[in-house]
Amino acid sequence: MHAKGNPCSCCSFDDYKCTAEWLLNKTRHRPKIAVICGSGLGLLADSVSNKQTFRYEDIPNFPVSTVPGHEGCLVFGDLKEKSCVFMQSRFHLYEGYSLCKVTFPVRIFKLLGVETIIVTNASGGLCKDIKAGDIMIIKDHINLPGFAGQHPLCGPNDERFGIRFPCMSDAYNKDLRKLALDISQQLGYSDFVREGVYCMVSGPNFETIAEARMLHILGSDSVGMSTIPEVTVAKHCDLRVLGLSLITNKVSLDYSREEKVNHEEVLEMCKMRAEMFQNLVNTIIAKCDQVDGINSN
Ligand SMILES: O=P(O)(O)O[C@H]1O[C@H](CO)[C@@H](O)[C@H]1O
Ligand code: HPA
Repeated sequence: MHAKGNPCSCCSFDDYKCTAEWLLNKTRHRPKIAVICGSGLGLLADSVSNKQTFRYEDIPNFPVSTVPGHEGCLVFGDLKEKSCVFMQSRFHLYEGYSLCKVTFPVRIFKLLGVETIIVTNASGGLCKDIKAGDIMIIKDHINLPGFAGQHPLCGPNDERFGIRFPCMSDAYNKDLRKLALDISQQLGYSDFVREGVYCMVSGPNFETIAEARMLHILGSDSVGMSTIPEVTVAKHCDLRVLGLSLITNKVSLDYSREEKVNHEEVLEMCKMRAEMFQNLVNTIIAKCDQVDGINSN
């Protein structure tokens, strides 16, 4: 359990501070935008210039990545004249990490001075009109592990980061969502970009057909095993959030269908749609200072 006066037994405020100070001493970059790269999406960091890369295992207090398709590097650099930091791989609950560790980098970004976070993932499509290869701008989410008490903000609240009862009805910034939709249209991507509701399951198994049907009935358009803890912690500490999901597979809702999803298929679809996804993210970064209150450095 959490010790008194120490909001979490695995990550204290001093741990966050120590990691942030270590990074600030090692890099001259002062990013305002952070990007978390989902499974197979680490290439999003490829376009940055003046790159400085840290391996997770070299960063004090940082967890390490254990999932194929996750490189395990923190990449600082400039993209479209914006100072950015990219997490080339995230952490998942199913890897055995506490949600405090899973979301550790988000609070580091806050302490580095980041104001906007773009959270990306690979997910399975649940609704009829969503196809493998589509991009879903996350409009809202269903935090299933959170319903069961697996929540990154459980335990004493640390007021230095945010309030006890944060509002989540506007977790995904409306202006950033509109910008992402407008850019999709300008790039000619409208046919395969749409908004939707993402649902998190803990994983690591993919869903049964009965589970997938249930998630669909509950209002989920896609399902994955990540993102919501990071978004929740980001919203708690007042970061602006944009969530983008690459639909890598259709989730089977029908007992007569033979196809079976696997992680290789997920990574393969990321490779196929990489250029388009990267183009969208880069253009959003280039134009995000058009959104009110977003710093243009
Ligand atoms: O959510 P990201 O990290 O993109 O990865 C998704 O892809 C993996 C399954 O193939 C799971 O980890 C799922 O959450
Ligand atoms: O179908 C899926 N289910 C859960 N997580 C996923 N990540 C990619 N595809 C999926």
